Amino acid sequence: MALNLDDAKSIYEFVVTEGNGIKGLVDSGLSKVPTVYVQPPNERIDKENAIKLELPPIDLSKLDGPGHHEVAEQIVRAAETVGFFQVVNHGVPLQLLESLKETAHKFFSLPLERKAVYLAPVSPSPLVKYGTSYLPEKEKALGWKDYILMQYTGDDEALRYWPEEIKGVLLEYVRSSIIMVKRLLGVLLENLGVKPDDSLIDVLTGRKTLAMIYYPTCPNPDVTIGIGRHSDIGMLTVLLQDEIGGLYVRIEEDMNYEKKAEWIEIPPIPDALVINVADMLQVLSNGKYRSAEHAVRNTNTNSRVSVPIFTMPLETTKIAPLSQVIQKDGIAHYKEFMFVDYMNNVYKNALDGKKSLHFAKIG
Ligand SMILES: O=C(O)CCC(=O)C(=O)O
Ligand SMILES: [Fe+2]
Repeated sequence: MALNLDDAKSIYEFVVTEGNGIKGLVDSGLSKVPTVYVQPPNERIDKENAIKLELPPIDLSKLDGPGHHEVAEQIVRAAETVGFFQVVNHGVPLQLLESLKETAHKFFSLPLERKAVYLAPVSPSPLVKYGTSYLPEKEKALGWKDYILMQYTGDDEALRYWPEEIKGVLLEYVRSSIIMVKRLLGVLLENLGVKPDDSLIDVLTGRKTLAMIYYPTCPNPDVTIGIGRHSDIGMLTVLLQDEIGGLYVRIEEDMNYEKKAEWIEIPPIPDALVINVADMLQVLSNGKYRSAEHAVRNTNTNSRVSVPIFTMPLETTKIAPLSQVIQKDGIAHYKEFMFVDYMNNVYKNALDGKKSLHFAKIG
């Protein structure tokens, strides 16, 4: 069927079903945003209503020296307030970060056949999924992004199943990032009065999902969104963003952040990685650490790429506020549940800010 830009069904077929993605649509010579991509006004991010986060990045090399306490405090403070921070001297090779961004651009520029083999209905492996938008069949408007998602279940499986063009750099990225994630979690758990033992941290970060995301330039970015308002579901997310910008975090009243706007933009910092707190860390800490609501829009004339690693508990892990924290707080704000149940509950619905956490809340 030929693509008809005035027909929503034709666009859906071309973009979602055939797997051409938003990349294919933009490349077809789009001059204005089709209606299926126009977000309702309350889902758009008004750039005028956003401020830049001025916090300097946290230098993780100091964790090993006399500056340990100061750095640990910066990490804790960020997790308790905005739920987002940036790190430098993180141990992930800088050359690798450049290769990852380059590789992401190259992957999305591949011919359709190389990408469409990973569409959910036909993917040769449950570990790899290529697609567009977040949940096209459930969303009011489609998101202006394409992605490829990969589960990391071990080096051998990654080498066997992940796409040839990207697996080398991604494997190196997950190996080096996970060391950093474990250190950060150690600091955050210790601050809650929990002895950060390796086996606990291994279970809490046992599931690792990697993605490469592509947000092409948009003829009218004011009405579209790359990824809508959401919080991440796991423990900590590591995010490599490029120099384009467009990652926004919602400011909430109780964030201890001066509310001068609705959104904070997390500015690109060369060589830095963005870290954010996700839902399970909020639950374990009984609400002390915040999984922040965030969203992406690309207003740049160039395409944006990002490469996140979502660390999460193993599926069957029982999650509940840590006893050390409940003892201090005198009350649990979240019930106990199995992580896989939380995950399944989130993945069946379109994104809606922090509503995901309602599943776990008591009262
Ligand atoms: O692309 C980004 O900067 C963020 C992506 C994101 O928030 C997500 O995929 O959960
Ligand atoms: Fe996210």
